[in-house]
Amino acid sequence: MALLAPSILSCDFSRLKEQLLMAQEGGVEVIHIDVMDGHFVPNITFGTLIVEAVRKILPKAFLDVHLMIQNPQDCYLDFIHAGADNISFHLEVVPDFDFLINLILKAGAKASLAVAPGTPVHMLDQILPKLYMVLLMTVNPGFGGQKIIPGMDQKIIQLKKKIKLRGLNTLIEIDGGIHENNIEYLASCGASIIAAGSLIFSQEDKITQKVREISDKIKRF
Ligand SMILES: O=C(CO)[C@@H](O)[C@H](O)COP(=O)(O)O
Repeated sequence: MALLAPSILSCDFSRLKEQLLMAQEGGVEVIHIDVMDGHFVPNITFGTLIVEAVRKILPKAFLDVHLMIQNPQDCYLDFIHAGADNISFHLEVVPDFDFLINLILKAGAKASLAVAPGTPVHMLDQILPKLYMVLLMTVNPGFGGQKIIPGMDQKIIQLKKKIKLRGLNTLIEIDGGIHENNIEYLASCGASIIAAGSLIFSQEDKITQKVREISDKIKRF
């Protein structure tokens, strides 16, 4: 069953609690949290304090923390202590990704790798069995509200095929440019965790309804 993971990057931070509770009311189980450092990506967002706050507001939600940072090995543990259930870091910045995956698992969290749109999925071949998810970025990392990059559907299909052929349970997450006009199709290609920021948080007071409507559309995949 494909699940929606609202990305708080697009929420109104002056109403963080209210908007998260609206998402929960709509049935959300996963919250996507984008951490950016101004180095790996040209934007700075937030750190562990926000993860702690989200954990306090939604004690039972699965907190999916996406580290778009140059040195995830320096702070992955702080994010796990703050309440992260999953840590995704970028394959492009950690040559010894197997080592960091092991550290994350040892610390008791799920470990996932994120890949930028231009990074081919064959680079994941060896590590795939150890991963909880592969986060396929469907826009260039850095900013919410972008348009999906054409051809990302083929990348999902290719990765799904590899996972299936090897009998693995690794999930595929997609992130960036997901909207009403493409979400069902991308879920049908094999994406089972779907991060969406502007689609959900542009709804302001109608977040609950939008979450219900979108979750209903994708649950059959
Ligand atoms: O992570 C990023 C960009 O780095 C974003 O893709 C958001 O997580 C989702 O934003 P929308 O495209 O859904 O507004």
